[in-house]
This record gives sequence, C-alpha cells and structure tokens, in this order.
Amino acid sequence: MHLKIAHLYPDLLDLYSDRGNVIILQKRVEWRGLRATVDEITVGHEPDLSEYDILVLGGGMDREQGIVAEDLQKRRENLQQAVEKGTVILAICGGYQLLGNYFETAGGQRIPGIGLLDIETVGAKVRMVGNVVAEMEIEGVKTNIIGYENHSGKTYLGKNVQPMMKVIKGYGNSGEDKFEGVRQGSVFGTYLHGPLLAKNPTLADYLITLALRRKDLSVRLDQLEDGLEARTQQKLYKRLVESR
Ligand SMILES: NC(=O)CC[C@H](N)C(=O)O
Repeated sequence: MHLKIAHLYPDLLDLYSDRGNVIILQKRVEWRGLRATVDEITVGHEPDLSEYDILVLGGGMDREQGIVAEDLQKRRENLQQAVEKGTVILAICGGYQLLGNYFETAGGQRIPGIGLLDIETVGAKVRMVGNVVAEMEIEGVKTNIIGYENHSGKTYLGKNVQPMMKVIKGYGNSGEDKFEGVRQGSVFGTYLHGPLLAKNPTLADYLITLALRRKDLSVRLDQLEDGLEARTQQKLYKRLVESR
C-alpha cells in the first residue's frame, strides 16, 4: 500500500501553515506503518493528477491566486478525471475559491475558477477574520471542527454542492448562512486554515480513509494517541462557544 499525496502550488498557496495539512496526512499514514509520499507540484510541472490519491491546495493572496488560476485552467480536465477516479481533494480558502466558478476580488477583478465546485465568490470590503468552531457530520457522527479564517471572499453555494459544515462560531462561507465550506463527492473546500488537519485529526483520518477506499482498501486505521489535539479542541470550544 502506497498513498500518493500531491501538494499543489506550495510556493504560491501557503498561508497560516497550510502546508501542515500535507505533513499531517503523511505522518498519520506513516504512524500506522503504511507508506505515504508527497510530491510538490507547481506552475510548469505536468504530472497526471489522476494518479494521486490526495491533492491538497492551500490558501493564498489575491495576487498569487491570479497566477495559480491561469495554470489551473490547463489542468481542468485532468482534475475532473482525478475526481472521477475518486481522488480526494482538500482545498483551503484561496485554493477553495479557485475550484469554483470565479472569485471576484474586493477590488473588482474577476479571477476565473475551474468550475469543479458549483460555487461563486465575491470579495467584500470587510475581511472575515478569527477562530471558527463548526460541526461536520463524519460517517454519520456529528464532529466538532476548529480552525481559523481570514478571507475577503464571500462564497455562495450553487445547487450541486452541499455545505461541508455548519458554523457554530465565526463567519464561514459568507457570514450570512451559517454554512462553512463545501463537499462535492470526494472534493472538500473550506475556509479553515489551522492547519485544519493538525487541529482536527478525525477529519484527517476521514480523508485518508476515503483515499484508501479509492484503492478498494478498507483498511481500519489504528487509533492514534490524539489527547493533545482533543484537549486543544475542548479548550477552544469552551473559550469560543460556552463562555459567550
Ligand atoms: N486566506 C486566503 O486564502 C484568502 C483568499 C482570498 N485572497 C480572500 O481574501 O478571500
């Protein structure tokens, strides 16, 4: 068993330690005695993305997003193929916006997305910044997710996507509908940095499990010692939600 992870545009999309998500995926696979490798892919590289089990995109500033958007257009079909073959995609903030139809910046510049997700994003004058507590259903179980958001874009969901989480505290997609992120099959987009998977090991393991299923491997992941993560979650939940 060999889990292949690709980190897309690590040089252009990497805010608030988004790279940590890639490290966590690799480590949590290795800690189970399995093999995981990471390839870094950026502008000019031409691998077949459908050969990867997990693709990760981080967040970025508007300027960097413009550069990535141009390169992503060339990968649109290849990304579609990857999704059809069950590749798991995790896209954070700026990366999330670019998988949608477009991102219109607060300055009025329209950056085209690749339309993999049925979402549209429009920049607001006031940025949405702060810690977030949300709730996500993972394999039928309501799970608390914590993270940090910092975005101008307000994302609105089309008919073909489901929100990934419900916001308990924070703004989420737009600050208007209590939705956070989207899930469309094996594609997950979210505004939560953190790094998200370091703070939410249950979500990390869920993505790994989905990626293993793509290989028809229903490996049961051994339980890891996640006490520190659980205590950190509880502390933040108490501070942000219970003491309001
Ligand atoms: N944190 C981010 O990735 C920001 C994305 C985008 N530039 C925005 O401001 O909405």
